[in-house]
Amino acid sequence: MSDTDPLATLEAVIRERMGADPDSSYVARLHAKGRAKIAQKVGEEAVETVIAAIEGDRAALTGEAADLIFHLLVLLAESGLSLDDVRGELIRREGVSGLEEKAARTR
Ligand SMILES: N=c1c2ncn([C@@H]3O[C@H](COP(=O)(O)OP(=O)(O)OP(=O)(O)O)[C@@H](O)[C@H]3O)c2ncn1[C@@H]1O[C@H](COP(=O)(O)O)[C@@H](O)[C@H]1O
Repeated sequence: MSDTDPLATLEAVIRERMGADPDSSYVARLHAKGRAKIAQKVGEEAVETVIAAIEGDRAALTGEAADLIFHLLVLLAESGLSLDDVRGELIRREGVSGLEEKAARTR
């Protein structure tokens, strides 16, 4: 497996393609349709992911999860947010739950 983070690479490509020609780029076409349409695509991909999981179809789940993550990255970029914002929130929660565990131990 490569050392480069594929999510970070994809995020950078998405940012670049948002300004590309819609005739040659799916991301540019999504960008032209606007945030509400992109959010709707995230919803559709989430439903397809859930269906694949319930059916126990691991190959379909892998593909749908990739579609979901891709469209979520486009939605974040369209909203002026990045993976770093999400990482920051996850790290903040880790800190909060760590503090909660520490508090519970001292009670
Ligand atoms: N990772 C992806 C990726 N995952 C899914 N998709 C597209 O997402 C779409 C989802 O399929 P659907 O049938 O649900 O949607 P659709 O019928 O094509 O479109 P709608 O009319 O429903 O909006 C397909 O067209 C897929 O090609 C992706 N399109 C692009 N990328 C990557 O994004 C980068 C930029 O791509 P371009 O913008 O095309 O240069 C490249 O690195 C690509 O590999």
